Amino acid sequence: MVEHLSLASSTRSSREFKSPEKELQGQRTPSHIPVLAATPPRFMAAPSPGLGVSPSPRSSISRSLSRSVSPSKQSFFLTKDSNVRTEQWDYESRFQTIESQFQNMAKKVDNTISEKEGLQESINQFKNKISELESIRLQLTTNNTRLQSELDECRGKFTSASLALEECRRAHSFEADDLRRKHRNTTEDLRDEHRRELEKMKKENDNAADKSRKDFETEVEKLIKLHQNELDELQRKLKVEVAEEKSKRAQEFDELQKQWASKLHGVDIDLDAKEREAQKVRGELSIITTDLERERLIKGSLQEKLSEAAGNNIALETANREMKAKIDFLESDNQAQSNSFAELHRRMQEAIESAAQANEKLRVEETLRRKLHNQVQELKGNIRVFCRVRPTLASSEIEPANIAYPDCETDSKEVAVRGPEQRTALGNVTTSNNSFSFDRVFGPTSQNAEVFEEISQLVQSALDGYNVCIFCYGQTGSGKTYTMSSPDGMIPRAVQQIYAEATRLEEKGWKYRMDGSFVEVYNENINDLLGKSEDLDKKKLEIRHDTAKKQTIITDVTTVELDGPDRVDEMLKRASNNRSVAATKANERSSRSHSVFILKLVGVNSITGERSEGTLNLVDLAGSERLAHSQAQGERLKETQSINKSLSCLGDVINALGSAKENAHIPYRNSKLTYLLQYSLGGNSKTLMFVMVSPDQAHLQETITSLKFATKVHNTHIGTAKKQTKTKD
Ligand SMILES: Nc1ncnc2c1ncn2[C@@H]1O[C@H](COP(=O)(O)OP(=O)(O)OP(=O)(O)O)[C@@H](O)[C@H]1O
Repeated sequence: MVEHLSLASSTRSSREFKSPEKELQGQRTPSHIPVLAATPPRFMAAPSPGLGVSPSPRSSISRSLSRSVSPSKQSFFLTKDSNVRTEQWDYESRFQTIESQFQNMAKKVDNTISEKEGLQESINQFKNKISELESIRLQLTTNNTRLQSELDECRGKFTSASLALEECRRAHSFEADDLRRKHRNTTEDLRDEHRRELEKMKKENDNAADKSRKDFETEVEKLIKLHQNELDELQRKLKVEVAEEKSKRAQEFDELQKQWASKLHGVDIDLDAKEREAQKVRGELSIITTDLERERLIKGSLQEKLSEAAGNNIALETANREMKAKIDFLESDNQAQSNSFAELHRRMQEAIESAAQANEKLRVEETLRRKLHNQVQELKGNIRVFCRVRPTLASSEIEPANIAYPDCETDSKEVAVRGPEQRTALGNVTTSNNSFSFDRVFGPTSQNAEVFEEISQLVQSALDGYNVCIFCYGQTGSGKTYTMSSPDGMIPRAVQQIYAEATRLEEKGWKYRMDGSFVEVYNENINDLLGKSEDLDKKKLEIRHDTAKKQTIITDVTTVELDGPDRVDEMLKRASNNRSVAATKANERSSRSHSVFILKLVGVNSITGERSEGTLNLVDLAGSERLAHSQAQGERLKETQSINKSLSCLGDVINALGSAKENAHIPYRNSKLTYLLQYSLGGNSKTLMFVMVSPDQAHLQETITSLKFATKVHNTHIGTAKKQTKTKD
């Protein structure tokens, strides 16, 4: 290290150090350029003796300096071409400076020389060390060579071992491959066999399932067809028989009446004719009598002519006799007429009797009709679901949703709704197609009359002694109130039909009493919509159940006897007024509460002694929109929560009814609505749900939710309904 440093410094010195002669030669410039010539040489370090520099630098430097310095002071031009004069440099002082620098330099050289000696010593030490190290290195090299040979030997061994191992591995791998191949072949064989076995089993299974399904289906179809045919046949026969019987009886009756009337008419005419003849005869008789009298008078005067007139008299007497015979004949003809009248009377009595028999037969047939009607209703299922899509409102400029009616030309049971657009992870836009199927789907062009036609059979059932519940489900603005309570909605039409039917049944001995009440379930409270408006939300109405009679009673509720179809309009108006008083906006209250129109129908047949009690519940449910979607707060939040609760309870009850075994718990008590409808939902009742649908794209999500809820209800099967008919003791 030290050696290296000294070498570097000596190199630098050789580069920087110039001999004073050379220096002075370089300064041998024209005398008028003193600046360059006067630059003193720089002594950075002493030159190394090993590099061929003069061993006595100090003497050579002083020599050159003494040669170059001239003490005289002269004036020079600044440059060769300049005429500016400058004074000659002060060589004395410069010489002194250089002398002192030289001294310093000489000192440094001495130091360096002593340093060099120290370094030389160190170099010698290092050389010794190097030779020592060299001997160690030689030893190590010998060791290394030995180890290398050992290592080579080991490597040779390792290579042979590796080769042996590789050989072994290869052999093992071949073996493993063989085994694997064998195993794979065996597995594949087994798998093939297993697949074949499975396919065979599956085929057998499928065939068996197909066969049994087909058998079952054909059996079911056969049974249904048979039943349907029987039913159709029965109905057809019944209709034909009734029509035939009716027309026969009517014909007979008409004929009899006609015969009787024509006979009576003939008899009357005959009687008149006979009367006229008798009158005529009587008139002739009186004429003859007068004649006779005159003749008798004349006889006296014509005594003489008596003999002449005797012949005349005999002739007259003969004529008189003839006349009498004629009168007798006429009188005997009158008797025949009386006899035929009596005969006619008897036949008329017979006709009346057979008409009474026909009426009796009709009554029996009416009972049979009811039975068949309810059999048909039961076959259709005790809970039915109809879907109605309202038309797009003229005022709305909202985009319509994509709703299709695939079988509108045939069954009208399906509705397909295109779901909202969804973006996949890859960024593609997709839409789902949601298809729903119900007992009947009414499109936007359907009218209330058409809808009512489908439910009129259920209304008939209420008259026949069943509990019927028809409710409308759907979001706000989907058309529930329009369907239920508009002037030509289901409520007025149902009442009209019931009234017309009750009047028709009067001839068959039935007398009905109809009592209507109208209540509202608002925030889990029952309000009387026919009571005073100021009592709304204040008066507490309670629901009581008569478990023995299976009847629901609402305490203090207003009940109106519907003695004519017009009364229902009054009721609806009153209810609507009460609701609009309670709400700030007219439509607000109806959207936020459930309204229940209850019609109790009690019928008594004075001829057969039968009694029937049925209830028709027409329910307009509150808007079904979800809590998150409505973003309700405060009072509204409470309303929405209670609506959602009661609607979900309704779903739970229907679900429980569908899945429950006999006597299982049905959670009617979980909400006021289901508790109120306890005897009109399930076992002894017939239920119809309308799911109302808005056609707007903005309501699409709610529409799909409503249709899904309705599908659940539609898939529920509720047990057979029972008629509440009692016979007189
Ligand atoms: N089938 C239809 N034909 C014509 N207009 C209809 C039909 N259905 C509903 N509408 C109209 O749509 C609007 C909303 O209907 P409606 O008030 O019956 O809805 P809703 O579901 O009962 O609402 P809410 O829950 O607020 O009571 C009304 O203006 C109604 O006249």
